Amino acid sequence: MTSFQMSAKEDMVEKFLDAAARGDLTQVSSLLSLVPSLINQTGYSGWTALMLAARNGHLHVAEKLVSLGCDKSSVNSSSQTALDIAKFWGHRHIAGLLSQSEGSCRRILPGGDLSLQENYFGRETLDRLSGRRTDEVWLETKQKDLATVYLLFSNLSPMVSTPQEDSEGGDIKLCRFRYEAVKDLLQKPSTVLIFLGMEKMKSSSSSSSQTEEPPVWFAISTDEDAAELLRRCRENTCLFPKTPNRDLLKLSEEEAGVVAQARSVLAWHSRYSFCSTCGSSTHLEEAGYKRSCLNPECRSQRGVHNTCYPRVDPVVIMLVIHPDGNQCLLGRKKVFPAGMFSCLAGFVEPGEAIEEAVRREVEEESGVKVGPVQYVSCQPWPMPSNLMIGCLAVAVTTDIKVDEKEIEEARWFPRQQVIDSLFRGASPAFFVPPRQTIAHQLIKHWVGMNSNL
Ligand SMILES: NC(=O)c1ccc[n+]([C@@H]2O[C@H](COP(=O)([O-])OP(=O)(O)OC[C@H]3O[C@@H](n4cnc5c(N)ncnc54)[C@H](O)[C@@H]3O)[C@@H](O)[C@H]2O)c1
Ligand SMILES: [Mg+2]
Ligand SMILES: [Mg+2]
Ligand SMILES: [Mg+2]
Ligand SMILES: [Zn+2]
Repeated sequence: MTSFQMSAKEDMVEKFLDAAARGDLTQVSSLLSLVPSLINQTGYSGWTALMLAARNGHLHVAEKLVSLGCDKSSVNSSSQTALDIAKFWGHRHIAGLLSQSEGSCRRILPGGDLSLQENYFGRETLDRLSGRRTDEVWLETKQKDLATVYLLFSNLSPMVSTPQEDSEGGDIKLCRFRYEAVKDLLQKPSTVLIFLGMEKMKSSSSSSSQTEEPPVWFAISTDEDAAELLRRCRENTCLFPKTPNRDLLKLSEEEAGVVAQARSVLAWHSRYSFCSTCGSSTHLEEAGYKRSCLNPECRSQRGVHNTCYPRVDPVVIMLVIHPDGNQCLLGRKKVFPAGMFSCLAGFVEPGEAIEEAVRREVEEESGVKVGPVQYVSCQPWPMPSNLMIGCLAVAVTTDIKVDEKEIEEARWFPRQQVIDSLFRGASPAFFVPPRQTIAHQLIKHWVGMNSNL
């Protein structure tokens, strides 16, 4: 593109974003019919036309953009989606429009105006097809299919390609392999192979192309040397991330969902090699979703035993609201980076309800007593296999006495300080975990819930 063409394009984007911000539906529509690709363009601080319409309460512009298929999930440089912005500025009609993806079904549920929130690691890109896990003939055919995608894991980290040094952005991508490139690994007895599922059909694809089944995905975990494995990749920007709980947050939402599934199942295989009932060796079944004991006398062979299936550990994570409604309780562990505060969290114990786990963990960790508890959303957290159950809770006492074994400090933070910290206002007093964590999303949910409404 010449510099003249570039500046003409920039002018066009600016004109389009300005029209959306002013609520000029006629101009927004005519510019889009001329240049459809304007729809997801961003301007200052990553704001899209939809965000600007949401900021200023222009419902008709927002409706037009949504009807033309704009990206509702993109975030600006403060990690806000258009829905966050609409909620923050109190434009309920636009918030309603943007959270309506499930249409009329939502209204059947009481409290259906609560928008369903999708968290990082929670996107289901693949259809798990659990019914196929016992169909060995089908699985074997799919393993050899030329379109099948294999992900390679070493030490519970997936092989990823990192961005070239000269490219912008810090995203990493999964390395995808074909059958020919991994068939030697499939022969090795130590290899663990997990069937992940089939790519979901795109609703927009034409009916003629739907005769062919979409590709299926498998994950392979191998004990082959990591450096050897990396040689299988043509690009030299590939690696196995060393600090998963930081590095895996750089994947796209789609790939993060697949990794959450694969990593949790692989972590279970790596930790449960022997039967927990009798100590005998076990073998893998059901395309990686079951481990059965090899001892025919073992009690786990009779009936259904939960020890044979992958684990999920429920954890409650809660934003505790002060009885005055205008402060929230956040704490920090010693291992957190300096200045970071987050929601309190803790494992649910056997025989315990979610609400009781919230009350117990908050009291143990901060000394604060909690009354009402409300579920907000959840997040699979594959480190190794937690299910984070996100709640809001209202405190009935306010004195803080931390459990020093776990928590270094806990404090009540006023709403304005939390807003400054979330949206990177001038010199924030503290910072919260990144947007990929449910802790961040719960804090944002509370701020958005009652700001200007
Ligand atoms: N995604 C997020 O936003 C987010 C935020 C905070 C915490 N987390 C995750 O939540 C998890 C739990 O939080 P916590 O550490 O505050 O819990 P916690 O307060 O219950 O304390 C952890 C302790 O609980 C015990 N424990 C009980 N059941 C356990 C189990 N099944 N697995 C491991 N330990 C168990 C161990 O002694 C452990 O040291 C952490 O693993 C952390 O990774 C995620
Ligand atoms: Mg805890
Ligand atoms: Mg605890
Ligand atoms: Mg605990
Ligand atoms: Zn056994």
